[in-house]
Formats: sequence, structure tokens, C-alpha cells
Amino acid sequence: MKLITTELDGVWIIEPQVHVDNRGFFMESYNDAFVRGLGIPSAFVQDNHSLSKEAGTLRGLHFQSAPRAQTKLVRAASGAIYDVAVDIRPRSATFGRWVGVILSADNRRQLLIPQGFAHGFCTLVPNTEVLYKVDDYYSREHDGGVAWDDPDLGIPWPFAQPVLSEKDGRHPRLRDLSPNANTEADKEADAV
Ligand SMILES: Cc1cn([C@H]2C[C@H](O)[C@@H](COP(=O)(O)OP(=O)(O)O[C@H]3O[C@@H](C)C(=O)[C@@H](O)[C@H]3O)O2)c(=O)[nH]c1=O
Repeated sequence: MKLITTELDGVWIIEPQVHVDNRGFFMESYNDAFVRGLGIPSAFVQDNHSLSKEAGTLRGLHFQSAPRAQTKLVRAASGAIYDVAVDIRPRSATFGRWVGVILSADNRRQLLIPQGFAHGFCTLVPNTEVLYKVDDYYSREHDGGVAWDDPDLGIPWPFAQPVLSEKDGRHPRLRDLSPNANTEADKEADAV
């Protein structure tokens, strides 16, 4: 397993060891050693799995607000995504900055996204299946979003007119997000 830093503190690329033989491959897709020592506040409690049929399907940018913020560990089991983590902790030194990484069934990379970040991805090929672990349960009341095409973020998405859910077409820009939307995670940014 290899841990690779990114431009944002707390966002990590994880490369599991892949054992290839004549049958195919084997890998530990998760082992708590992946995140031990990275300061993850709690254990993963839920696994999520989505299929996006069309290339150019964009899901995001999503977060759960405090006190139900989630750490996410994301990978593509089939196909490929451009995966993005945005720091939305208002008092963070890297507020509004983002990291974008290609995660695919070929590179087997995973992205670790801490609490206090918004997350989104755009599929690069049809029938892409994304799996991710989260460290708090889904809470509809705490479900929040930031506009995927917020010009202040300027994320270079691979598709100009992606396939979106109705909800993802109407998120506010980051500058218009309620200051309370991310309070608890912001306290963590202060503590760093
Ligand atoms: C996220 C989630 C959704 N749902 C339900 C709510 C809804 O009826 C249906 C589809 O939900 P959504 O449209 O929010 O699914 P989706 O757009 O795929 O949302 C996901 O996007 C990526 C980028 C993330 O980071 C995730 O945390 C999550 O927000 O599934 C759950 O039951 N549990 C969950 O954990």
C-alpha cells in the first residue's frame, strides 16, 4: 500500500498493493492500515455503491454538515472518474481550494476525503461503478451541496454539460453557503 500526499492537507491518494497472476488479480481493497495514523476521527460505518450509466455523469459537490460530517474513501470498481475534493471549511487556510484525481479500475487508486470537504465526481466512461466508505451514516437533514460549476472554484470538469440529478442542478455557490453549514468541521480546521 502506498500513501501519496496531495496539495491539500488531509486529502490522500491511497494505492493498494495489487497481486496479479494468471487468473486475474487480488487486492485488499481496504485494510485499517490504509488510514491508521492519518488522524481519521472515527471508524467507517457504511459502504456506498453507485452506477452511472453514461460517461459525463456528474454527482456533486456534496457534503454532510456538522455534526454529521463524513470522511469518505472513494474508488472506482469499474470504469473511471475524475474525483474532486473541495475544502469548504470557512476558517481553513485552504478554503475554496480543491484537488482533482483520476480514480479508475485500471489504476486502483483511492481518494481519502476528510470531514469538512465537499466531494464530487464525473464519470469518464460509461457504466462506471463507484464504491466508497463513510464514517457516519446518511442523514437527509444534513445533506448539503455546492454548485459543481461554481466559477470561484473553476474546476476543469471533463464535460461541459454533464448529466446531473435535479438536485445537483440547484446547489448554491460556495460564497453563498450558510456560514453554519460546516461549523463543526471548521472547528477541526482551527485545531490544525
Ligand atoms: C448518499 C445516500 C443517498 N441515499 C438515497 C437518497 C436518494 O433517495 C438516493 C440518491 O441519493 P443522491 O442523489 O444524493 O446520490 P448521489 O448523488 O450519488 O450522492 C452521493 O454523491 C457523492 C458525490 C458523494 O460524495 C456521496 O456522499 C453522496 O452524496 O439515495 C441513501 O439512502 N443513503 C446515502 O448514503
